[in-house]
Amino acid sequence: MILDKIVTSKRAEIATLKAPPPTTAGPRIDVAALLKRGPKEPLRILTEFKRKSPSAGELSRTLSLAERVGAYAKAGSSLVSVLCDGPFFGGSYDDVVEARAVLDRAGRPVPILAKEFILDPVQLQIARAKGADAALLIVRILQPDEVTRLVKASRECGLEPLVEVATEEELAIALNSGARLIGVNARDLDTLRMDPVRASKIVAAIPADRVAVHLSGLKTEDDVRALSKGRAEAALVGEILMRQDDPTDLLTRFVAAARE
Ligand SMILES: O=P(O)(O)OC[C@@H](O)[C@@H](O)c1c[nH]c2ccccc12
Repeated sequence: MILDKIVTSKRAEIATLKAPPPTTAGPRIDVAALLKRGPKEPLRILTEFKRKSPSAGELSRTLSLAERVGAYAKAGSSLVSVLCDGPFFGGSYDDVVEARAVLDRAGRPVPILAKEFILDPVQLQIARAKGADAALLIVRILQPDEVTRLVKASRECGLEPLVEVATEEELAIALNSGARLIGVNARDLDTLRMDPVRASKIVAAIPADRVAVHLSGLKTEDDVRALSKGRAEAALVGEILMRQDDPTDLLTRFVAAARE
């Protein structure tokens, strides 16, 4: 299974990581407040930077990271997810540094989500030191008590945790961990299969005091329109934007569809 492979490679990588000097600064951007969808407010569109993925293969590299992330911000992205995993997604923690520099010039707060297979607090400390505002925690690869510990460790280093679930059981673990941002992955990370119906049921079950984020598989403006009518407060779009040599046009249309 691909997820087992990624986790095994990640454990070896973690053994080589060194903790950076701790940052005393609190969170730069209140990500949960920024994404919370008030009545009549539009669904937020979140974007992703990745050079390749196990499900999609190689993606467009026509634009540099700086150019692409700049285009995302300009076209209305509410957050940028940056893949930090090297072997499977072609990313690195230094991509967060580059994205941060671009987004600091966006003229409005655009947070960065560090997209990594997080198993150890040292990864959170590095992500924060490089300039991330939020970090992904994937319930599927953690024990329930580890989820709670890593949620706490994220906050302690100034990162807002986004806890990813794919089943009702995982949702219960995420809710219990105290996470404010809950992401529902429509793609099963073991089989890479998409199941949007299952995902929408889980999103609908997220209590109103949490921010519900739909993850994965969005391809069309109709997908965005359908989601914006439901419980989701934000939707993360990766692959389809990364297939465009210039994502501006498609993202502009997604942001408009979310406002309808
Ligand atoms: O590229 P997509 O199908 O639009 O999905 C984006 C994002 O949700 C997906 O990349 C993702 C969701 N959870 C993850 C965990 C690790 C790596 C990647 C992911």
